[in-house]
Amino acid sequence: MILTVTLNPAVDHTLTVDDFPEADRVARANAARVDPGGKGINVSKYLAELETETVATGVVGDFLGRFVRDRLSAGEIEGDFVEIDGRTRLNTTILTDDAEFKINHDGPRVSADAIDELLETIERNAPDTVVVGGSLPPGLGPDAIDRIARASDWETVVDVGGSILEALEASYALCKPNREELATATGRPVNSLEDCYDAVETLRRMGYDRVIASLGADGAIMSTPEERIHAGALETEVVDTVGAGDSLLAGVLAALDGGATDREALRTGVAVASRVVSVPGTDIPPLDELAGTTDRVAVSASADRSR
Ligand SMILES: Nc1ncnc2c1ncn2[C@@H]1O[C@H](COP(=O)(O)OP(=O)(O)OP(=O)(O)O)[C@@H](O)[C@H]1O
Ligand SMILES: O=P(O)(O)OC[C@@]1(O)O[C@H](CO)[C@@H](O)[C@@H]1O
Repeated sequence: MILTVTLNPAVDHTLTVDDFPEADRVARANAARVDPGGKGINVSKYLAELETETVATGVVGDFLGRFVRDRLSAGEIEGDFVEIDGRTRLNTTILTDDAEFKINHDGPRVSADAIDELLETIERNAPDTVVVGGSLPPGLGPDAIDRIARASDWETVVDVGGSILEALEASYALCKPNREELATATGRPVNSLEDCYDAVETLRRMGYDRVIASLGADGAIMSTPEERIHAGALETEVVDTVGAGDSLLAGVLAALDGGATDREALRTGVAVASRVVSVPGTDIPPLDELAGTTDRVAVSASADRSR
């Protein structure tokens, strides 16, 4: 079973506007939606849709925390959360015809005691794999993630910011940086595909056994001890890219859980992400009949292992 941990969950509020707001004028949104979010929670949402057993956990509080719990259980996604005194945050995405603006709140203060309770929750669920996703709320440092990774022999996967990736010290089975996180974690600009491969290998040397880097419209690369593969993104109508990286990760993990090869898993991840970018917010598009979409994902191997 794949358990996800979201230390800083969110309610994702997505507004669509005709014209971007101007100073001192009221802007009117013509569509709005709210989704339970935060990176780990999104991974569980997509895993559940892919019929992979998952439990979402993390720390939630107050009425927005209740919204997250209620919406997950209404969607038949198993949740087992730790309640805190603070209020789960509200993150806002504004979509115009041709641009996407995202404002993420810091989130509530979380104490190290909540991590003790969280560890009990994780252990009680006996996962094979633990995915820790998203930012750290005020009060927690990267050591909170290291504690989770060291607590048992489950495999730990991280989808966290670049500075956290650089700071983590425990053993990690996999990490999923995006382009910006690759640059922050390695301290080098990441422009070309070769730069991305270099940065990914640096992360592997830092102790991440496998790395999947999501590169937006340039697709994704996967580096393992055995091979390095690039998968091109599929051309699709993009509504917004919120949750795209989470869905890529969920697709890869679901496929690996079902016994796929790394190459097939990366293709599945890209196929799932191409469906998710075509719906607003972190809505869950239908993820059935994926084989036809997966077949269209082109993959190529990089022979150069020297980087
Ligand atoms: N413009 C696009 N066209 C087609 N596919 C895209 C596009 N943008 C993203 N994708 C798909 O989504 C995957 C993940 O995208 P991206 O690298 O933007 O994730 P991310 O920055 O981690 O996202 P988030 O943090 O919002 O979850 C890509 O590997 C690609 O397959
Ligand atoms: O502020 P963080 O924790 O880095 O990211 C949070 C977030 O942007 O990530 C998800 C998309 O990946 C959204 O559901 C959520 O609002």
